[in-house]
Amino acid sequence: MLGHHALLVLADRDGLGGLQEAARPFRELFHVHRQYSFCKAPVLVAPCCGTPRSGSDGSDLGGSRGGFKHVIRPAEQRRECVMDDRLIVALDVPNAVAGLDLAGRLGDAVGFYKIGLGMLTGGGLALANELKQEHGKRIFLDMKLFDIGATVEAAVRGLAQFDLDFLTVHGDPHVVAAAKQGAAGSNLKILGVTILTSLDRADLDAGMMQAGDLHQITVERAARAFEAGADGIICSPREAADIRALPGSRLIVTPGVRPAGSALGDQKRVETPASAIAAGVDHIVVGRPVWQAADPRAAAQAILAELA
Ligand SMILES: O=C(O)c1cc(=O)[nH]c(=O)n1[C@@H]1O[C@H](COP(=O)(O)O)[C@@H](O)[C@H]1O
Repeated sequence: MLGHHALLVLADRDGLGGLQEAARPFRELFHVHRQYSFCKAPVLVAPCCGTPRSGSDGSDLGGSRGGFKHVIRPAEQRRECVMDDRLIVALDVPNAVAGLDLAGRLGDAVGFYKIGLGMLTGGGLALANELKQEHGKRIFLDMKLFDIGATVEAAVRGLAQFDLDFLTVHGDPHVVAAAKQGAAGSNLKILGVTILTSLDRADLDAGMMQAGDLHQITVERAARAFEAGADGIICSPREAADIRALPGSRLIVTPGVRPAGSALGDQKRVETPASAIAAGVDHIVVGRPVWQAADPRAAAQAILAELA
């Protein structure tokens, strides 16, 4: 598959001088992995030794020269972790090694992870594959794609070859429609971003966005994204109830979620986890309140307890 080749190329970058640094997190990721036991089956993982390898189930994982292999296992060979996947933890840490370490500390408390732009050059796709294939986690790849339709379609077609659950694009109808074309034939769900939760009306003015009530604009963007075929939308929990009431409403995923007393950071339109779920949200995305906590697992468990 193309997805396999892309990762092999990245892992083989050692010979390319300036790309040496980009390859390092990948090598470390699989070094770290060998020392972890998560909540999942003890399957052979990807360190590369140049000879064909077999999984613990006897499956051929293939071999690769000086790199690792992107493995997609049949669903029946994976151990899916059964958890409350309404909570999606944003792994906004610098690289795949730190992401794997954090996921290890969260263990079976968290079943759904978001990997975003901050990890694009730090092994994000390798981590996505690792968490999905080897640890049974669900994966939300947050790329917020925006471009002409043909380019978005091509990008999504490539990403759809990875075993991902959600992918973000901007919620503009031409972007959503192109992304859906690119995802055709896969299980990848396309989520359209409405208005970022870190923005308020003054930010929209600064960006020369349409005048009017931000709440209404967000709901209207959600409606247009759904009409263009989006499987879901990203909004603030504050708009969720009105978006849930739209005809044809589908998945609603909300960042901008803060447990009571948590620092807002750069988020402006926030609600608590319980308020978000009460507003009809399917999944909440929480980053800093979990990964910056002294005890991330306890922080995640406290959020989940609030949802119960
Ligand atoms: O698409 C997103 O995930 C997203 C959209 C949005 O409107 N606001 C928003 O914060 N996000 C992402 O959600 C995460 C929120 O992180 P925290 O603010 O640390 O909880 C970050 O990874 C953001 O990139």
